[in-house]
Amino acid sequence: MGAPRAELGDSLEEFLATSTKDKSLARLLTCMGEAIRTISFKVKTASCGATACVNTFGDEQLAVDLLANKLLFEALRFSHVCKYACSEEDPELLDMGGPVEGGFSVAFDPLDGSSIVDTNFTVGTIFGVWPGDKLTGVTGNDQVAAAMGIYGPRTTYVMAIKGHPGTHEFLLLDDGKWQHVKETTSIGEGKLFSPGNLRATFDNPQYEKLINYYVTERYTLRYTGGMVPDVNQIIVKEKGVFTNVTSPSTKAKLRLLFEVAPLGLLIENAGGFSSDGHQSVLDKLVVNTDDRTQVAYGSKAEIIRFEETLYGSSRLAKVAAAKLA
Ligand SMILES: O=C(COP(=O)(O)O)[C@@H](O)[C@H](O)[C@H](O)[C@H](O)COP(=O)(O)O
Repeated sequence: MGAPRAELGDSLEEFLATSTKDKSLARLLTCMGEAIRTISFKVKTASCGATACVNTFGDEQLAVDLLANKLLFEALRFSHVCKYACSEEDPELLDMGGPVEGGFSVAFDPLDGSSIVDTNFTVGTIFGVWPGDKLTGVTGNDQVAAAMGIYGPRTTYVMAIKGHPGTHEFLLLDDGKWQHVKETTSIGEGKLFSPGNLRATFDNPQYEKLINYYVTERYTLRYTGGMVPDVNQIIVKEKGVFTNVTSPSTKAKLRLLFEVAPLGLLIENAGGFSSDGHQSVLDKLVVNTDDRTQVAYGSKAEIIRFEETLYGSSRLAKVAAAKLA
């Protein structure tokens, strides 16, 4: 009889018991799930003014992104398996008290899309988990897991574990438990596009050409301006492309450590591809916690198109041609 396999309908605990042998990693992912559940409630109940969405519970009155930041650090401390952590809000590494040997370091964006919380658009938490005590001098490929918490009409927890196939979606149920509801193992072709930093088309003619291709080929535009829902739709719909391209006048905004590399693992474990124009974002070395990059996520054909249109050739097309030769 083979090893037990994760099934749809399983609880998060059942899934983790069959998808990783590393009990410390399972504990960390469980603790982050607890924080995501609390953040979901706080996002839903925050009152939004002109400049911030604020939670008022007793004497707690924090903007919801700062509250999410605090809850995630608390969850990591509570896990007892996290050595260092840093976030978009606190980019310096903070000691969480866990061990180096057998422990992890975690980088996270507590509430991506905080500028669209007031409009009631979907926002999310992103995090990547690296073994040991390093969050610089590492690549996205070194991650042992990555995940997002997605706060929309439903709350979901979407995770990828290195070495375990697929990217897995868990739904937050009424009783507070997570239920495994979807597994994505391939991203196919489909005319769906999500064009970030579209203003770069003003002085990046190659990006303009790519966008014109999507329009003339009658792609469907699906874009919220929140990276979490815009990238998650590729995993859920199992098709599409997300782009965030730079130009001489619009520099890269998205951070490699906190956003781009974790989403890269989620997309690539789901059978998709990622690119900074030349290479997978998982191959990019994190030199500083604040490193930024342009990025595309999508199916293989979309990433080949992205690289060829922007730079004239694609390493993925070369590999495919070499295999045929
Ligand atoms: O970084 C993001 C949000 O930052 P913040 O609102 O400060 O939490 C991402 O969600 C991107 O802003 C988003 O995906 C998009 O790429 C931005 O591009 P654009 O809509 O052209 O400004």
